[in-house]
Amino acid sequence: MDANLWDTIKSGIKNHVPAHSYRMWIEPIGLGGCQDNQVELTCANAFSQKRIQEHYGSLIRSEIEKQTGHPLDIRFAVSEKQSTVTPVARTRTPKPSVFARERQMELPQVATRLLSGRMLRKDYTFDRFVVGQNSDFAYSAALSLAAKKGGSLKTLFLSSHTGMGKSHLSQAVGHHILHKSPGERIYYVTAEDFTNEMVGALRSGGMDTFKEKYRTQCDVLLMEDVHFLTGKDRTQQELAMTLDYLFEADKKIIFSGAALPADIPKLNDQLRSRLSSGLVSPIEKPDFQTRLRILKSRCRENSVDMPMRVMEFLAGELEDNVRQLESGLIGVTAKHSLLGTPMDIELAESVVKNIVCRKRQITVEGIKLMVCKEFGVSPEDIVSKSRKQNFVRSRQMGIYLSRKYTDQSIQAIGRSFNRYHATAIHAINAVEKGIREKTAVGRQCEVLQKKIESGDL
Ligand SMILES: Nc1ncnc2c1ncn2[C@@H]1O[C@H](COP(=O)(O)OP(=O)(O)OP(=O)(O)O)[C@@H](O)[C@H]1O
Repeated sequence: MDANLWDTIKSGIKNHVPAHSYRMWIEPIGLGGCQDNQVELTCANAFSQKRIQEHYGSLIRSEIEKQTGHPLDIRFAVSEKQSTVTPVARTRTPKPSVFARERQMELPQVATRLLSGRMLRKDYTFDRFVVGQNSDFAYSAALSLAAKKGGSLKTLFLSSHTGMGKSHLSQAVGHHILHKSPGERIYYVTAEDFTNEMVGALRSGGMDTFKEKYRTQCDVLLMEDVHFLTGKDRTQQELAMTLDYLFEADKKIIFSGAALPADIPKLNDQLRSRLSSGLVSPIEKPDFQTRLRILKSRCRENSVDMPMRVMEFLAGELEDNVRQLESGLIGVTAKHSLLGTPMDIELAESVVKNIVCRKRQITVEGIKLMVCKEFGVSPEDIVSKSRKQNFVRSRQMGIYLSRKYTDQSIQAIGRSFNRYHATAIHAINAVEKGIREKTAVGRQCEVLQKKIESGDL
């Protein structure tokens, strides 16, 4: 086989995969060499190699057989040359040592401390992310942003409901970049951290240092929970300016949030357009097969010998998000090992019951009534225009709990409480703050959550 034939084979593969997947995975594969019945294909890095092998191996094999008229023994290797926007060199011989050096699995077994912001969780790496149709695009984009030096993709916005892997992918980018270029200055912060830091700087007269830090001393910015910025005008202005500096200097930025930039209310136009200036990628709910693969992968990692039917049961029942799925796995393994209960469907059922806590039967109306009773307000008061403190508190609590325990969108919940989307987000933020700061509101919320979870609604 020569380079021309390999190009023909790739053209054949192009007809069978989506355009973005072709560009991302197939196009960069090089022909390393071909001898007798053996062909060596080179991939940009260890991640691509693993992914290509798992997802496209059989397609590549069958296309090669179609074009050459006979099956060939294929070996996927890692090219010495790093991934770039152009296809990798065709003839370079891969070195096993490069593969060993690039594997994220060899990261030290501690969370990674960064120059600024939060620590990266050691387990949030690309290796541990199970790709499904729901996250294929987001994964490819994050990997591309992390792996390509000088690539055109510099800014990525990941958006999803809770527990779908936004933090996991953002941090995987951080790990990947740090692993390859340990000198890179990566800042991993939430929008709230950024806001608090800025407010602190304003109070202490340290704004110049703050600006300098984010504008000129940061190579990669990973910012989570961008929806938190709703209505925070001063922070929005400062962030928009910071982004201009980072864009100008060609730095990499990943945002994540519970809503797409276009749907975050009370965001000024400057910031909104900057947030959407790169690639915007939603992550959807994983389907049954992906949930099952996530469970299998977690069981393998933790050497848990879970019967297939139990995994299928968990994957079938715990469909809201991956965090919930992980919680099911932890519940089953903990009960099994601590109490010696056999790992069977009965055990899985008991665990699932606690997790889903009748979620499907919990409605916004049910929550509204419970909150009204708790706060001593009427169903009319809670949806009224009144800003009396007790009404506001009960309304915010109702909105927060509805978001947590029902599948309704923020918009729909807002409507049920006679409020705009922006007010609903504000309400959720207010209760979350109360929980974090352990205020009376936070404590009251915990009591109500316990009630809901024990089925007392
Ligand atoms: N596709 C996936 N493969 C493997 N694990 C996943 C995947 N998606 C999510 N997870 C795991 O699920 C858990 C929740 O993911 P993560 O914290 O990234 O979600 P999130 O979208 O950032 O949620 P939130 O909006 O609540 O912060 C983590 O333990 C993460 O490792």
